Amino acid sequence: MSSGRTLYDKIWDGHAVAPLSGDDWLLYIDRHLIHEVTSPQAFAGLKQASRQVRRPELTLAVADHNVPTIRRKLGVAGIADRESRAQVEALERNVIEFGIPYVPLIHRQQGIVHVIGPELGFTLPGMTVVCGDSHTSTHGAFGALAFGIGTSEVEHVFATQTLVQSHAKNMRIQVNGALGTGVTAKDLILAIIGQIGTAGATGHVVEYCGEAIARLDMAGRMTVCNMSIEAGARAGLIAPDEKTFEWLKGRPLVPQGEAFVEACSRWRRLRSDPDARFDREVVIEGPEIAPMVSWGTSPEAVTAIDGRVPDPKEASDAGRRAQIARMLDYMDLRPGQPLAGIPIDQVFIGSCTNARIEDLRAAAAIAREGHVSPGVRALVVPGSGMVKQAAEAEGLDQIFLDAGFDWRDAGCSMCLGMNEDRLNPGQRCASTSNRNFEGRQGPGGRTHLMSPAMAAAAAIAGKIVDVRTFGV
Ligand SMILES: CC(C)[C@H](C(=O)O)[C@@H](O)C(=O)O
Ligand code: SF4
Repeated sequence: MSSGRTLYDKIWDGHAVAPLSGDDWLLYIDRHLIHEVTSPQAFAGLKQASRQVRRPELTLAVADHNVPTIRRKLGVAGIADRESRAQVEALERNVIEFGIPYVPLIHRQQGIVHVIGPELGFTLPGMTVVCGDSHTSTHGAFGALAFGIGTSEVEHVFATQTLVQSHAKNMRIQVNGALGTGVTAKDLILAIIGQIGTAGATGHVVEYCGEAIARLDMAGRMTVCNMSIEAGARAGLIAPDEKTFEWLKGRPLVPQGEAFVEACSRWRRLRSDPDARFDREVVIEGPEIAPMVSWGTSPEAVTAIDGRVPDPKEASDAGRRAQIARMLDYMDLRPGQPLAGIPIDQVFIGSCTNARIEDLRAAAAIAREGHVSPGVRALVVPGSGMVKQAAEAEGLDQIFLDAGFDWRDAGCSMCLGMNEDRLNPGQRCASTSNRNFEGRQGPGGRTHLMSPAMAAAAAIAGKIVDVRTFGV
């Protein structure tokens, strides 16, 4: 008896080249994104073996992690840190040597790899998309099978345009109903990770569905898929719909005219069959979700904004008790302390999770009503030069600047401590990024993950606040 196939199964079947030993298959890769951090050894491997990049035109390179978000006009010369500059220079040499399309630092299309891929239409529905970066899951928002790979796999894709993979399990997360006022895609994915845990989707490709997902705009869908990796998933997927096609239409690398119409009719078939079987199913009620904030050093350590920091004493076992106690110690929080009211030092609105134009609009809507609290530094870092340009055309830059925010150039910025934008030891940050590990935003820094609107509200209040009760 044959049962239906999931969207993941269908994309897999369409790209499986040949079985290898054990559970492994050779999978064809449609698109390969690269950045400066995980590509150098892969290029070195190619050189050593005197190999070429098999399909350079299916590859796209950009520098994002090590780039400063000021002095952009200077290009690579503006990178003060020697190691960071060397890494970007190496990428620039390698893309020339191997003939790979590259978006230079000073180009208006430069940005975070996971923001520019979809924006340029490099990522399309039904494709396999890889990058030496865990948040490649972002691209799954378009119904592409997109996942992060290691440096040796980057070399394998360079040389062959294929990858060795085993078939993952299927998981479905259905989100019923609509999200409440002030509740965003970021709150939804934080709530999901809070519920299923950072290992909740291990070994699975997650397909998100349900009314709340259908209602999300493409930026919101990217936010959800982006953080799938934080739940342990191999990839996150959302079946493409008319919203997806509308968003893609007219972008530089998207088929145009008749070819676009044809592509859409193919893309409309990209959905799980009604009788497809999932290895695991989770159902979440959208209307029950509140704005979420992380209190610990793992993305599952989250609670609703009207909640409290947990008390280790209430944990079920000794291991968990010790874990919570350690997180509270690092975060300098008291057991049972309300989340609302925790004072902050910095605010970061940016990253591949939340730095698209929709995110900046949401933050600006709050920023326009107040001024950054004295003593707080607040950065707004667009996800790409295109996002920056769009924001400026709408006057969002002026709203942020008038409210005392810094308005920067695109890059990963304070999402991780690889460039000039960092926390000082002991500083506390309201951040729209995706990871809150110890030292993630700088050694000794403390991160509270939240949505762009919540982060903007925190900047103005000088402390964590519920954006729904924020007096604007
Ligand atoms: C530097 C890179 C390899 C890393 C990743 O894989 O995700 C980074 O982007 C991150 O977010 O931690
Ligand atoms: S913005 Fe953050 S999460 Fe995204 S690729 Fe850059 S460092 Fe990784």
